[in-house]
Amino acid sequence: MIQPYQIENNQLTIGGVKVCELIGEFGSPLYVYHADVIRDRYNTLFHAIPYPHKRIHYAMKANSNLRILKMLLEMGACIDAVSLNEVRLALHAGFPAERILFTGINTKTEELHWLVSQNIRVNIGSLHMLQKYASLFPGSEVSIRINPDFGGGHHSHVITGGRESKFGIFYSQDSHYNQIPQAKNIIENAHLKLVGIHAHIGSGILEEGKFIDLVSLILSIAKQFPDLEFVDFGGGFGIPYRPEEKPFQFDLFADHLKNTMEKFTREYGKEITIAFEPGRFIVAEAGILLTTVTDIKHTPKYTFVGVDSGFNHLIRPMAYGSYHPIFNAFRVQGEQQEVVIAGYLCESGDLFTRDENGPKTRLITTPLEGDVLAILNAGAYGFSMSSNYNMHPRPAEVLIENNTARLIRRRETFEDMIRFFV
Ligand SMILES: Cc1ncc(COP(=O)(O)O)c(C=O)c1O
Ligand SMILES: N[C@@H](CCCC[NH3+])C(=O)O
Repeated sequence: MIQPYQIENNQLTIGGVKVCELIGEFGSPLYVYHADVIRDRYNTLFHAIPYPHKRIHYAMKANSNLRILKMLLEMGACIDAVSLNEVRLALHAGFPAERILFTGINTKTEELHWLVSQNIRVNIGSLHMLQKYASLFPGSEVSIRINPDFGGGHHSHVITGGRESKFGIFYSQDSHYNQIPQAKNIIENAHLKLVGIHAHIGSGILEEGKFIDLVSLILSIAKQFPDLEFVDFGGGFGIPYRPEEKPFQFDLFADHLKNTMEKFTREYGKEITIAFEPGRFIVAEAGILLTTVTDIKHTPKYTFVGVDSGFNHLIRPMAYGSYHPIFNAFRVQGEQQEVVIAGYLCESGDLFTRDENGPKTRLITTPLEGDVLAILNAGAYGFSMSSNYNMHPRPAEVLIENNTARLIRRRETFEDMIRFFV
């Protein structure tokens, strides 16, 4: 698989462009994405699915930069959208309505009307919402999201299946909890056509077995519905963040998928489309957050290296205690030091090297003021979860393609941040 960075003369280069040139031209902090890595991950996943009728719905919540959306459109991707504005942005990028699946949460009635008016397929995740949809649009096509009574993911906050989760129409082998018969009733009474069955069990999953179980379960449920055009197994494929983590083994999962789909097709009597909704897998490894060292402080316990960014730009360490590899981009190798890398926000939790309990030290080449640190695997749920906390602007975003860096979102300004005040 293509790597987003190389080391040349002990300095980090991204797609052939030196970090010092990037910072010199576009400023700091800066999000940098490598276009070939995004394409590579899309192709890896596409070719790993051993089935002819397949769609990859890119989960644009992971990174909704317009240029990235346009790249994926050109590659043939579809979209998983979660809000009306995601749908609008996908349409604006050029995705036709039929390539967008809307899996909303707590969707309002007027939002349902708008989606249907735009011919966007709606995927419904509660009996209440299904009943509302049935009353508003009897006779129409619909898809349902199922909670298969198990989930997975890198942190409890991102597990979207199982009994703790707010998502989906609940499936259970215990008939007391199983909501599928009620869903069936609503569908039949309103003459809805159930064209899709969907499940998304969580995010950052590195266990192939979870997907193997999911495919078997969803296909066993799918057999009960005669009008299906697709089954959608959601996203959630993890990437290795920590050095000891191994990449997701698609070949282990692919064999099972192939056999199960062949059996399903024979029993079902027709071929239907299968869909996946990866976000993280497509963009995480392609993105690097560059941030400049501005302060160095020694306390009785730690050496804190202060930088010009914080959880307003990358919230994952703060929100989940997530680990991101970090390099001193100006001197990748050299004398090393155990440091805690600290953001510039006025919260003690604002650390780039931490776990759920607090600070964690990291061994990196001794940072000096003016050095640039590269925070890796930041392409997914980085910029898209950013904010203006402490009135700091969001960074610029740059895409590297053909050894050339191109600005794909300009840095925010003070004027941008105050324009909503009335
Ligand atoms: C419905 C749905 N599909 C797809 C995704 C994408 O997940 P990931 O980025 O882990 O692939 C999410 C987010 O977890 C989601 O909620
Ligand atoms: N924001 C989460 C993933 C959430 C997935 C959306 N359902 C993360 O960074 O890991």
